[in-house]
Amino acid sequence: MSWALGWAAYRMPFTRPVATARGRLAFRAGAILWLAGPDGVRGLGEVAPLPDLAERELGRALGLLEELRGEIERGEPDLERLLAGWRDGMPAGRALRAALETALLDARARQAGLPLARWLSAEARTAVPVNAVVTAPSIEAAADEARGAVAAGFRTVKLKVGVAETEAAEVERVAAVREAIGSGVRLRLDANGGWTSEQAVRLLRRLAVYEIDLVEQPVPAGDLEGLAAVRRRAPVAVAADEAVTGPETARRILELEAADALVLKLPVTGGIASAREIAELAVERGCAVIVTSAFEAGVGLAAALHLAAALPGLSPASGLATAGLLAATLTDESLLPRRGCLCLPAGPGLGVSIDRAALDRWRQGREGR
Ligand SMILES: O=C(O)CCC(=O)c1ccccc1C(=O)O
Ligand SMILES: [Mg+2]
Repeated sequence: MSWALGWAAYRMPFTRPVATARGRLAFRAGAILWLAGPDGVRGLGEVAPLPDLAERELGRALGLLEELRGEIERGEPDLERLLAGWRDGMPAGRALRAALETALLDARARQAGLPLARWLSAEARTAVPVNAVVTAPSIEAAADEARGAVAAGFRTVKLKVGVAETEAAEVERVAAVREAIGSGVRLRLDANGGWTSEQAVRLLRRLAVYEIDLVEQPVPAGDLEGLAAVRRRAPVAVAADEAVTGPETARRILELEAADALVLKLPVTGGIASAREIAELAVERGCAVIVTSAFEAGVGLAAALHLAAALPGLSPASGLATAGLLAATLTDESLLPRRGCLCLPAGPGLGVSIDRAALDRWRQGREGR
Protein backbone atom coordinates (compact mmCIF):
# COMPACT_ATOMS: atom_id res chain seq x y z
CA MET A 1 0.00 0.00 0.00
CA SER A 2 1.10 3.55 -0.56
CA TRP A 3 1.24 6.87 1.24
CA ALA A 4 -1.36 9.59 0.89
CA LEU A 5 -0.48 13.27 0.95
CA GLY A 6 -2.73 16.29 1.39
CA TRP A 7 -2.41 19.94 2.25
CA ALA A 8 -4.36 23.13 2.81
CA ALA A 9 -2.98 26.65 2.50
CA TYR A 10 -3.98 29.26 5.05
CA ARG A 11 -3.72 33.03 5.35
CA MET A 12 -4.56 34.75 8.61
CA PRO A 13 -3.98 38.08 10.32
CA PHE A 14 -1.71 38.83 13.25
CA THR A 15 -3.61 39.75 16.42
CA ARG A 16 -1.52 42.87 16.95
CA PRO A 17 0.80 44.93 14.78
CA VAL A 18 4.17 43.22 14.34
CA ALA A 19 6.79 45.86 13.56
CA THR A 20 10.17 44.59 12.35
CA ALA A 21 13.13 46.20 10.64
CA ARG A 22 11.86 44.52 7.46
CA GLY A 23 8.49 46.22 7.69
CA ARG A 24 5.10 45.73 9.29
CA LEU A 25 3.66 42.20 9.22
CA ALA A 26 -0.11 41.98 8.83
CA PHE A 27 -0.76 38.44 7.54
CA ARG A 28 0.84 35.04 7.90
CA ALA A 29 0.59 32.67 4.95
CA GLY A 30 1.47 29.00 5.17
CA ALA A 31 0.13 25.50 4.61
CA ILE A 32 -0.70 22.49 6.76
CA LEU A 33 0.37 19.20 5.26
CA TRP A 34 -0.65 15.66 6.20
CA LEU A 35 0.81 12.31 5.32
CA ALA A 36 -1.00 9.03 5.89
CA GLY A 37 1.13 5.90 5.91
CA PRO A 38 0.26 2.36 4.79
CA ASP A 39 -0.56 1.15 8.31
CA GLY A 40 -3.00 3.97 9.04
CA VAL A 41 -0.46 6.12 10.84
CA ARG A 42 -0.66 9.83 10.15
CA GLY A 43 1.72 12.74 10.44
CA LEU A 44 1.34 16.53 10.27
CA GLY A 45 3.72 19.19 9.00
CA GLU A 46 3.60 22.90 8.25
CA VAL A 47 5.09 24.83 5.34
CA ALA A 48 5.91 28.28 6.72
CA PRO A 49 8.60 30.26 4.91
CA LEU A 50 9.71 33.43 6.80
CA PRO A 51 6.68 35.75 6.95
CA ASP A 52 8.01 38.63 4.83
CA LEU A 53 8.61 36.23 1.90
CA ALA A 54 5.87 33.78 2.72
CA GLU A 55 3.32 34.43 0.00
CA ARG A 56 5.82 34.03 -2.84
CA GLU A 57 7.84 31.20 -1.30
CA LEU A 58 4.71 29.30 -0.26
CA GLY A 59 3.53 29.27 -3.87
CA ARG A 60 6.89 27.85 -4.92
CA ALA A 61 6.89 25.24 -2.16
CA LEU A 62 3.38 24.04 -3.02
CA GLY A 63 4.25 23.97 -6.72
CA LEU A 64 7.16 21.70 -5.88
CA LEU A 65 4.97 19.57 -3.63
CA GLU A 66 2.53 19.12 -6.52
CA GLU A 67 5.40 17.89 -8.69
CA LEU A 68 6.65 15.51 -6.02
CA ARG A 69 3.24 14.14 -5.06
CA GLY A 70 3.35 11.09 -7.34
CA GLU A 71 6.73 10.05 -6.02
CA ILE A 72 5.78 10.67 -2.38
CA GLU A 73 2.60 8.64 -2.75
CA ARG A 74 4.50 5.64 -4.14
CA GLY A 75 6.46 5.05 -0.92
CA GLU A 76 8.00 6.56 2.21
CA PRO A 77 9.53 9.79 0.93
CA ASP A 78 13.31 9.92 0.75
CA LEU A 79 13.64 13.61 1.61
CA GLU A 80 17.30 13.88 0.72
CA ARG A 81 16.64 12.63 -2.76
CA LEU A 82 13.31 14.40 -3.34
CA LEU A 83 14.62 17.79 -2.40
CA ALA A 84 18.18 17.43 -3.71
CA GLY A 85 19.18 20.73 -5.19
CA TRP A 86 16.54 22.62 -3.24
CA ARG A 87 17.91 21.75 0.12
CA ASP A 88 20.25 24.64 0.76
CA GLY A 89 19.66 26.99 -2.13
CA MET A 90 16.00 27.90 -1.92
CA PRO A 91 13.94 29.18 1.02
CA ALA A 92 10.88 27.35 -0.39
CA GLY A 93 12.79 24.08 -0.60
CA ARG A 94 13.98 24.33 3.01
CA ALA A 95 10.50 25.23 4.27
CA LEU A 96 8.97 22.31 2.35
CA ARG A 97 11.69 19.94 3.55
CA ALA A 98 10.95 20.99 7.16
CA ALA A 99 7.23 20.30 6.65
CA LEU A 100 7.70 16.86 5.07
CA GLU A 101 10.28 15.85 7.65
CA THR A 102 8.02 17.01 10.50
CA ALA A 103 5.15 14.90 9.10
CA LEU A 104 7.37 11.82 8.85
CA LEU A 105 8.76 12.30 12.37
CA ASP A 106 5.26 12.90 13.77
CA ALA A 107 4.13 9.61 12.16
CA ARG A 108 7.13 7.66 13.49
CA ALA A 109 6.90 9.00 17.03
CA ARG A 110 3.14 8.32 17.07
CA GLN A 111 3.81 4.76 15.97
CA ALA A 112 6.27 4.43 18.84
CA GLY A 113 3.69 5.94 21.21
CA LEU A 114 6.12 8.68 22.35
CA PRO A 115 6.08 12.47 22.26
CA LEU A 116 8.40 13.53 19.43
CA ALA A 117 10.91 15.15 21.84
CA ARG A 118 11.15 11.92 23.81
CA TRP A 119 11.42 9.89 20.60
CA LEU A 120 14.37 12.14 19.62
CA SER A 121 16.08 12.07 23.02
CA ALA A 122 15.70 10.02 26.19
CA GLU A 123 16.68 13.15 28.16
CA ALA A 124 14.04 15.41 26.60
CA ARG A 125 12.35 17.94 28.88
CA THR A 126 8.58 18.31 29.17
CA ALA A 127 8.56 22.14 29.25
CA VAL A 128 10.91 24.89 28.06
CA PRO A 129 11.42 28.48 29.26
CA VAL A 130 10.35 30.95 26.58
CA ASN A 131 10.82 34.66 25.92
CA ALA A 132 8.10 37.21 25.30
CA VAL A 133 8.40 39.09 22.01
CA VAL A 134 7.64 42.80 21.99
CA THR A 135 6.49 43.96 18.58
CA ALA A 136 4.71 47.28 19.18
CA PRO A 137 6.22 50.05 17.06
CA SER A 138 5.76 53.05 19.36
CA ILE A 139 7.85 53.68 22.47
CA GLU A 140 4.87 53.76 24.85
CA ALA A 141 3.17 50.68 23.41
CA ALA A 142 6.45 48.72 23.43
CA ALA A 143 7.01 49.61 27.09
CA ASP A 144 3.41 48.59 27.94
CA GLU A 145 3.79 45.29 26.13
CA ALA A 146 7.07 44.58 27.96
CA ARG A 147 5.52 45.45 31.34
CA GLY A 148 2.63 43.10 30.60
CA ALA A 149 5.06 40.30 29.69
CA VAL A 150 6.88 40.58 33.02
CA ALA A 151 3.55 40.67 34.89
CA ALA A 152 2.64 37.43 33.05
CA GLY A 153 5.81 35.79 34.39
CA PHE A 154 8.32 36.06 31.52
CA ARG A 155 11.97 36.30 32.64
CA THR A 156 13.29 37.13 29.14
CA VAL A 157 11.89 39.79 26.82
CA LYS A 158 12.86 40.20 23.18
CA LEU A 159 12.37 43.56 21.50
CA LYS A 160 12.25 44.04 17.74
CA VAL A 161 14.57 46.92 16.83
CA GLY A 162 15.54 48.74 13.64
CA VAL A 163 11.97 50.00 13.81
CA ALA A 164 12.33 53.62 15.04
CA GLU A 165 12.71 56.64 12.75
CA THR A 166 15.99 57.86 14.21
CA GLU A 167 18.87 56.43 16.23
CA ALA A 168 17.86 58.65 19.15
CA ALA A 169 14.34 57.19 19.08
CA GLU A 170 15.78 53.68 18.82
CA VAL A 171 17.81 54.26 21.99
CA GLU A 172 14.82 55.81 23.73
CA ARG A 173 12.63 52.81 22.86
CA VAL A 174 15.17 50.34 24.28
CA ALA A 175 15.60 52.51 27.39
CA ALA A 176 11.83 52.61 27.91
CA VAL A 177 11.56 48.83 27.65
CA ARG A 178 14.45 48.28 30.10
CA GLU A 179 12.81 50.75 32.48
CA ALA A 180 9.48 48.91 32.14
CA ILE A 181 10.88 45.44 32.88
CA GLY A 182 13.24 46.39 35.70
CA SER A 183 16.75 45.07 36.24
CA GLY A 184 16.09 41.36 36.93
CA VAL A 185 14.66 40.44 33.54
CA ARG A 186 16.81 39.52 30.53
CA LEU A 187 16.53 41.74 27.45
CA ARG A 188 17.25 40.51 23.92
CA LEU A 189 17.13 42.67 20.76
CA ASP A 190 16.34 41.55 17.23
CA ALA A 191 17.32 43.82 14.32
CA ASN A 192 16.25 41.37 11.57
CA GLY A 193 19.17 42.45 9.42
CA GLY A 194 18.14 46.10 9.46
CA TRP A 195 21.46 47.76 10.29
CA THR A 196 24.78 48.18 8.55
CA SER A 197 27.79 46.91 10.43
CA GLU A 198 28.93 50.47 11.26
CA GLN A 199 25.48 51.49 12.42
CA ALA A 200 25.12 48.35 14.56
CA VAL A 201 28.43 48.98 16.32
CA ARG A 202 27.56 52.64 16.95
CA LEU A 203 24.07 51.83 18.27
CA LEU A 204 25.10 48.85 20.35
CA ARG A 205 27.79 50.94 22.05
CA ARG A 206 25.00 53.27 23.16
CA LEU A 207 22.58 50.46 24.02
CA ALA A 208 24.98 48.35 26.11
CA VAL A 209 24.12 50.31 29.28
CA TYR A 210 20.64 48.78 29.12
CA GLU A 211 22.18 45.36 29.77
CA ILE A 212 21.42 43.64 26.52
CA ASP A 213 21.75 39.83 26.59
CA LEU A 214 22.29 39.60 22.85
CA VAL A 215 21.24 41.10 19.54
CA GLU A 216 19.85 38.85 16.79
CA GLN A 217 20.92 39.42 13.22
CA PRO A 218 22.16 43.05 13.50
CA VAL A 219 23.23 43.04 9.81
CA PRO A 220 21.75 41.41 6.67
CA ALA A 221 21.90 37.60 6.56
CA GLY A 222 24.39 37.51 3.68
CA ASP A 223 26.93 39.73 5.44
CA LEU A 224 28.88 37.25 7.59
CA GLU A 225 32.00 39.46 7.63
CA GLY A 226 29.86 42.35 8.87
CA LEU A 227 28.39 40.13 11.57
CA ALA A 228 31.89 39.10 12.68
CA ALA A 229 32.89 42.78 12.79
CA VAL A 230 29.92 43.65 15.01
CA ARG A 231 30.84 40.81 17.32
CA ARG A 232 34.47 42.00 17.57
CA ARG A 233 33.69 45.68 18.00
CA ALA A 234 30.38 46.00 19.88
CA PRO A 235 30.02 45.36 23.62
CA VAL A 236 26.93 43.15 23.12
CA ALA A 237 26.75 39.41 22.30
CA VAL A 238 25.64 38.63 18.75
CA ALA A 239 23.30 35.91 17.44
CA ALA A 240 23.00 34.83 13.81
CA ASP A 241 19.40 34.10 12.84
CA GLU A 242 18.30 34.48 9.20
CA ALA A 243 21.91 33.60 8.28
CA VAL A 244 21.59 30.07 9.74
CA THR A 245 20.29 28.28 6.64
CA GLY A 246 21.93 24.90 7.21
CA PRO A 247 25.01 23.09 8.53
CA GLU A 248 27.18 24.62 5.78
CA THR A 249 26.41 28.22 6.66
CA ALA A 250 26.57 27.38 10.36
CA ARG A 251 30.10 26.05 9.82
CA ARG A 252 31.11 29.27 8.05
CA ILE A 253 29.66 31.44 10.83
CA LEU A 254 31.54 29.39 13.43
CA GLU A 255 34.80 29.50 11.43
CA LEU A 256 34.54 33.28 11.18
CA GLU A 257 33.73 33.43 14.90
CA ALA A 258 30.89 35.69 13.81
CA ALA A 259 28.35 34.79 16.52
CA ASP A 260 27.94 33.98 20.21
CA ALA A 261 24.68 32.15 19.49
CA LEU A 262 22.86 30.59 16.54
CA VAL A 263 19.08 30.87 16.20
CA LEU A 264 17.38 27.76 14.83
CA LYS A 265 14.12 28.12 12.89
CA LEU A 266 12.83 24.96 11.24
CA PRO A 267 11.67 26.51 7.94
CA VAL A 268 15.10 28.18 7.64
CA THR A 269 17.37 25.26 8.61
CA GLY A 270 15.26 22.86 6.56
CA GLY A 271 13.99 20.79 9.46
CA ILE A 272 14.84 19.07 12.71
CA ALA A 273 17.71 16.86 11.54
CA SER A 274 19.52 19.83 10.07
CA ALA A 275 18.82 21.93 13.19
CA ARG A 276 20.22 19.22 15.47
CA GLU A 277 23.32 18.92 13.29
CA ILE A 278 23.83 22.70 13.54
CA ALA A 279 23.30 22.60 17.32
CA GLU A 280 25.99 19.93 17.65
CA LEU A 281 28.47 21.99 15.62
CA ALA A 282 27.69 25.10 17.67
CA VAL A 283 28.00 23.46 21.06
CA GLU A 284 31.38 21.91 20.08
CA ARG A 285 32.60 25.46 19.49
CA GLY A 286 31.12 26.92 22.68
CA CYS A 287 28.42 28.75 20.74
CA ALA A 288 24.90 28.79 22.22
CA VAL A 289 21.77 27.81 20.30
CA ILE A 290 18.30 29.32 20.57
CA VAL A 291 15.25 27.64 19.07
CA THR A 292 12.50 30.00 17.90
CA SER A 293 9.32 29.80 15.89
CA ALA A 294 8.95 31.57 12.58
CA PHE A 295 5.43 32.66 13.64
CA GLU A 296 4.04 29.35 12.45
CA ALA A 297 0.58 28.07 13.33
CA GLY A 298 0.34 25.23 15.87
CA VAL A 299 1.87 22.39 13.85
CA GLY A 300 5.13 24.18 13.06
CA LEU A 301 5.24 25.70 16.53
CA ALA A 302 4.84 22.26 18.14
CA ALA A 303 7.66 20.90 15.97
CA ALA A 304 9.99 23.69 17.16
CA LEU A 305 8.90 23.06 20.76
CA HIS A 306 9.78 19.35 20.51
CA LEU A 307 13.15 20.27 19.01
CA ALA A 308 13.85 22.71 21.86
CA ALA A 309 12.83 20.14 24.47
CA ALA A 310 15.10 17.50 22.91
CA LEU A 311 18.28 19.61 22.60
CA PRO A 312 20.70 18.89 25.43
CA GLY A 313 21.67 21.77 27.69
CA LEU A 314 19.72 24.43 25.85
CA SER A 315 19.91 27.30 28.31
CA PRO A 316 18.68 30.59 26.82
CA ALA A 317 14.91 30.98 26.64
CA SER A 318 13.37 29.74 23.40
CA GLY A 319 11.44 32.12 21.13
CA LEU A 320 8.26 30.06 21.16
CA ALA A 321 5.77 32.36 22.88
CA THR A 322 4.14 33.26 19.59
CA ALA A 323 0.85 31.31 19.36
CA GLY A 324 -1.10 34.33 20.59
CA LEU A 325 0.25 36.53 17.81
CA LEU A 326 -1.80 34.75 15.15
CA ALA A 327 -5.59 34.72 14.72
CA ALA A 328 -5.53 30.93 15.20
CA THR A 329 -3.14 28.03 15.79
CA LEU A 330 -5.33 25.81 13.58
CA THR A 331 -4.80 23.08 16.19
CA ASP A 332 -6.98 21.86 19.04
CA GLU A 333 -4.09 22.75 21.39
CA SER A 334 -3.55 26.43 22.22
CA LEU A 335 0.25 26.18 22.76
CA LEU A 336 0.19 29.31 24.90
CA PRO A 337 2.93 29.79 27.51
CA ARG A 338 2.23 30.02 31.21
CA ARG A 339 4.48 31.96 33.54
CA GLY A 340 7.24 32.12 30.95
CA CYS A 341 7.22 28.39 30.20
CA LEU A 342 5.72 26.37 27.38
CA CYS A 343 4.67 22.78 28.16
CA LEU A 344 4.82 20.06 25.55
CA PRO A 345 1.43 18.71 24.57
CA ALA A 346 0.80 15.34 26.22
CA GLY A 347 0.04 13.06 23.28
CA PRO A 348 2.40 11.03 21.07
CA GLY A 349 4.19 12.56 18.09
CA LEU A 350 3.76 16.32 17.88
CA GLY A 351 0.79 15.96 20.21
CA VAL A 352 -1.39 18.25 18.11
CA SER A 353 -4.49 17.68 16.01
CA ILE A 354 -6.05 19.94 13.38
CA ASP A 355 -8.95 22.15 14.40
CA ARG A 356 -11.07 21.62 11.27
CA ALA A 357 -13.36 24.58 11.88
CA ALA A 358 -10.41 26.95 12.30
CA LEU A 359 -8.70 25.58 9.20
CA ASP A 360 -11.92 26.04 7.19
CA ARG A 361 -12.19 29.58 8.51
CA TRP A 362 -8.64 30.57 7.40
CA ARG A 363 -8.19 28.31 4.40
CA GLN A 364 -6.94 30.12 1.33
CA GLY A 365 -6.54 29.28 -2.32
CA ARG A 366 -4.44 26.30 -3.26
CA GLU A 367 -5.08 22.98 -1.73
CA GLY A 368 -4.19 19.42 -2.52
CA ARG A 369 -6.93 16.87 -2.02
O1 LIG B 1 12.13 34.68 18.76
C1 LIG B 1 10.96 34.91 19.12
O2 LIG B 1 10.68 35.20 20.27
C2 LIG B 1 9.82 34.84 18.15
C3 LIG B 1 10.18 34.50 16.74
C4 LIG B 1 10.60 35.67 15.92
O3 LIG B 1 10.92 36.70 16.46
C5 LIG B 1 10.56 35.57 14.47
C6 LIG B 1 9.43 35.09 13.87
C7 LIG B 1 9.31 35.00 12.51
C8 LIG B 1 10.35 35.39 11.71
C9 LIG B 1 11.52 35.89 12.28
C10 LIG B 1 11.64 35.97 13.66
C11 LIG B 1 12.96 36.41 14.22
O4 LIG B 1 13.43 35.97 15.26
O5 LIG B 1 13.63 37.17 13.55
MG1 LIG C 1 15.45 36.92 14.87
